Amino acid sequence: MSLIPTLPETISRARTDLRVGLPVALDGHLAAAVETLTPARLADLRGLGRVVLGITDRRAETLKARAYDGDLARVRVPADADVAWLRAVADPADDLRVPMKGPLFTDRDGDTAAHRAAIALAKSAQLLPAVVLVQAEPPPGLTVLPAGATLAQLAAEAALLPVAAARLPLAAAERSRLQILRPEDGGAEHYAVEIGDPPRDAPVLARLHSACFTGDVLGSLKCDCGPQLHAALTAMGQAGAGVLLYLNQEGRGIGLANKMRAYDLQSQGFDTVEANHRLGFEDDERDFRLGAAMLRRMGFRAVRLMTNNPRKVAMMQAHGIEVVDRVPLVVGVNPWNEGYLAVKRDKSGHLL
Ligand SMILES: Nc1nc2c(ncn2[C@@H]2O[C@H](COP(=O)(O)OP(=O)(O)OP(=O)(O)O)[C@@H](O)[C@H]2O)c(=O)[nH]1
Ligand SMILES: [Zn+2]
Repeated sequence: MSLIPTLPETISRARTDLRVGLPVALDGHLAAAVETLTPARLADLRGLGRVVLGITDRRAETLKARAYDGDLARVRVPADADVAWLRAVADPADDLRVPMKGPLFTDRDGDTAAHRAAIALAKSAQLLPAVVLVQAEPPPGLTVLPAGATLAQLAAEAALLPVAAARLPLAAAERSRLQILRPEDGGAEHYAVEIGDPPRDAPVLARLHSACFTGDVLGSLKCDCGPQLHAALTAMGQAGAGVLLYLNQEGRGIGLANKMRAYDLQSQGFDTVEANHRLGFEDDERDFRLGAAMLRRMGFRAVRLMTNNPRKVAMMQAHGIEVVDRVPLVVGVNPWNEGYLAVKRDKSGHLL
């Protein structure tokens, strides 16, 4: 029956539910995102059973809570804990000012699929990766998802469909086109800028650029993204051909709100990697398969890749795009981003 939502469609709904503060049902649990939880919803969830707080092992490490479940920890929520308590565990903003959140006691044994799926959904909704769960049957109206299949679907590669394209003369290259590609799973659209008319049977000068509102649009000095974007377009204009993929993976995939939380932690003295970890994220939450899928969809098989990140090269090779050459892209170094670039070199393996 085609009028019944598919799993990807239901996941897309669940993302919106979590963002507006609604719980979703996962394998006999109700799960809500801490970031959007209201006191009324917390009270209602409490009425149904014992509330558990799911956080990632990264956040648990910062809080000195034992993560018995590998990549996640199930924190017991004290009976008198309110929404502010949950937020303080989820959000590291005040870790330094109010250092002692615990001691936090965590569960071991039992099934963790619902907790893991709920955290993955919160991440994919670009919320803080912290969720409350209670074992209960869903009341009518809530989105219901199977935990295991949801996790598998979130980890799978979403198919991308081209939706629209037009000529777009650029300062760097008058003969340019912009194409919009839309993932089938309701995720963010991504853009492909094609410069000149690159032949499909030869390696193309290519750049996979991850969105950076602060650097690309505002000219922030905290990173090198803006200068990299413009240097790549200029090089392609000079070469007469190229393809720049603008991937909407803001903040290495954590979203702009979480990136600003990370920047606030950086103002408190943590580096870019530590800030992501304190928030409960990995250093890099991007899915690099995406760029390879877009290039394949556009008919390219081989690239001269403009990047300083060896992981991008490896991921292209692993997903069907031959990298015949890595073209370094070291521009935009300034006193504000020296430390950031040093951390990328020392901790993230960037060739700088
Ligand atoms: N989470 C987080 N994201 C950041 C930070 N600074 C920049 N970004 C994001 O990082 C992404 C760019 O990634 P980079 O690590 O600079 O570079 P790269 O894409 O891995 O490698 P290159 O191809 O060499 O540019 C963009 O999505 C930016 O929004 C930060 O401090 N924290
Ligand atoms: Zn940037």
